[in-house]
Amino acid sequence: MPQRPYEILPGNHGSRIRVNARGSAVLRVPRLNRGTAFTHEEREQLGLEGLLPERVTPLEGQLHRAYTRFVRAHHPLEKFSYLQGLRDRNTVLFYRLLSEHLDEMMPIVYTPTIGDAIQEFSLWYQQISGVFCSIDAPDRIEDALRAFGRDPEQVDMLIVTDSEGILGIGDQGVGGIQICLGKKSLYTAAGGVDPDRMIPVVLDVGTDNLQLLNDDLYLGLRHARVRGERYDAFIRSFVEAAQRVYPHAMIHWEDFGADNAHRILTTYRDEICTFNDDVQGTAAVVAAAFIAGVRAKGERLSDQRVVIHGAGTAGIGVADLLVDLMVQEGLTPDEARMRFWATSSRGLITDEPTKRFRDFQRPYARPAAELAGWQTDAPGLYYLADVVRNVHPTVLIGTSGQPGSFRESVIREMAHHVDQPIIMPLSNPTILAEATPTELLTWTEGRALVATGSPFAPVSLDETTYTVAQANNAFVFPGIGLGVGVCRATRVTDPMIAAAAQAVASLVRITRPGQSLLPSVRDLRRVSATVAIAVARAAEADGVAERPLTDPIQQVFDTMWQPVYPEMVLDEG
Ligand SMILES: NC(=O)C1=CN([C@@H]2O[C@H](COP(=O)(O)OP(=O)(O)OC[C@H]3O[C@@H](n4cnc5c(N)ncnc54)[C@H](O)[C@@H]3O)[C@@H](O)[C@H]2O)C=CC1
Ligand SMILES: CC(=O)C(=O)O
Ligand SMILES: [Mg+2]
Repeated sequence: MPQRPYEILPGNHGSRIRVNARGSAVLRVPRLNRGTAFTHEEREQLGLEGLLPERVTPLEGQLHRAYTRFVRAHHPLEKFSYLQGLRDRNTVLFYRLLSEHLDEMMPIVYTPTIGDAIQEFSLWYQQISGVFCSIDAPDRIEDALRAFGRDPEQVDMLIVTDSEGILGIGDQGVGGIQICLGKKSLYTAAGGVDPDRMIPVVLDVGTDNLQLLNDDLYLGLRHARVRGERYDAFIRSFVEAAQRVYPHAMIHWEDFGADNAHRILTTYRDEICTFNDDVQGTAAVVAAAFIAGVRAKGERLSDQRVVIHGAGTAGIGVADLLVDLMVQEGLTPDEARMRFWATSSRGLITDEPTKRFRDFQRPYARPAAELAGWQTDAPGLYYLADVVRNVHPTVLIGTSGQPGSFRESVIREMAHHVDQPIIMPLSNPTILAEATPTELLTWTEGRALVATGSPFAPVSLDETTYTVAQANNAFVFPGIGLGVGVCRATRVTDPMIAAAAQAVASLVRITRPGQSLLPSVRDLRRVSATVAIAVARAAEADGVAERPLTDPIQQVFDTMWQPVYPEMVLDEG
């Protein structure tokens, strides 16, 4: 194997690096490159003289220049493209910039702009640092993972999508790899996971997106999505290859279609270290907002009546965790599930024999007998308005990808029966939100406790300013990944996910109207560290931690990679 251009040396925060490359090769390796920040002495040692402008700019000056360049780009996709280029040129500068301006830049590297970047993937394609696996060549998976060229001991995570359910914009084919890069950026900027320890992967199984199939520029496999046994065998081949090449890596599944997401999680969760962000990550952040909101109202979790509008990957994941929390308060699982009403595109999930629902939705089927006395617009059909009218929910969660579906009449009806309704339109990107915070607060005279999936500006109404919580799994997955890496967990268990939720909720105190149900994005590094400690402790308590937790706070802090130029150790060559 050829010598790698660098090696990360043992030590905390990734603060020492052995440099094996020389000359212009150094400038082409983002982890080594520090551009104009190389001092004259370093330039001499590394053979860079004459390859850079004369004036040395330390990191602070580079940050100023990079931020100015970012601000001057007008269109969000232009900003995205600038940041992507920076990430591929200079790892430290990119992550330092992103960490220092996370609230301003997260909407660019993540939802909503990433949705546009994914849709434009083939047109804007330059180069992607990730792994592309094709269902038409399953025997090449292992080679592709090895070709990425990482030390097997030093990879903590594979971030994997098959792109069937990207955010709420559906099947995006090979372009879905961008969501893995977006998640990776947040793992590092928010969670301090060393960027070298993660690999983005797209599993290209074809696409059912006819626009992509008919686009000459499309870069993925040009056939319909493969399903069934061949798909499952491909996933099995991927998991086995991943285990062989990177035996300690957690597999993070992102944006699979609902059936595959739930089936893959159920198949592998007791076999390998695996985490589905849309099911488990979303559940944890929503549970945190739910706990904070119910606590602010002075009520019990188990007294809530919860409507989940959009019983798919995310919606059912949320329901499952909220059920567990209610069980912890003393309900039986059956009693807890009876506090939930879930809708799909076919309306309320019921046990009526004439209606067909998916396996993972069945636990939430409402008994047909309950519906006999319901008032509905059309007999036998139960949509969101009917559910709200008959159930009087205290909590309404939107994971439907249906913009505007929290209509004014529905929200007014809900608020008519509940003093402080908790309402979470979680669909991403922004244009798919079930309602905007301004609408929800206006229709409820400021009484609603609101959290959204994508970022929204604060809302001013009748002398009060309402800070809108961003209930996005970005509040938990970076900390979960960090915690799993710190204690080298061999599984991600339900108590670890519940611990993540409780950790986020513990950082929220609502003492006056308008306060957010979740911490601020600006606080994400602290949130992630808190989540990581809780997750590692839960892993140890559950017996799945391989590394002892002697001092979890210190261990988490030491593991967090810091975006500063490391000490360089030069080899003799
Ligand atoms: N805020 C966050 O952290 C997260 C937000 N999401 C968002 O949630 C949305 C859904 O994502 P997934 O669960 O992955 O998709 P999914 O496709 O698995 O689930 C969507 C569900 O909505 C249902 N649905 C569609 N039309 C409906 C209608 N008119 N009425 C009621 N239900 C309807 C579908 O039947 C399906 O069950 C997306 O917009 C996604 O961005 C997903 C994960 C995390
Ligand atoms: C946030 C996220 O994971 C989603 O919208 O799919
Ligand atoms: Mg997702």
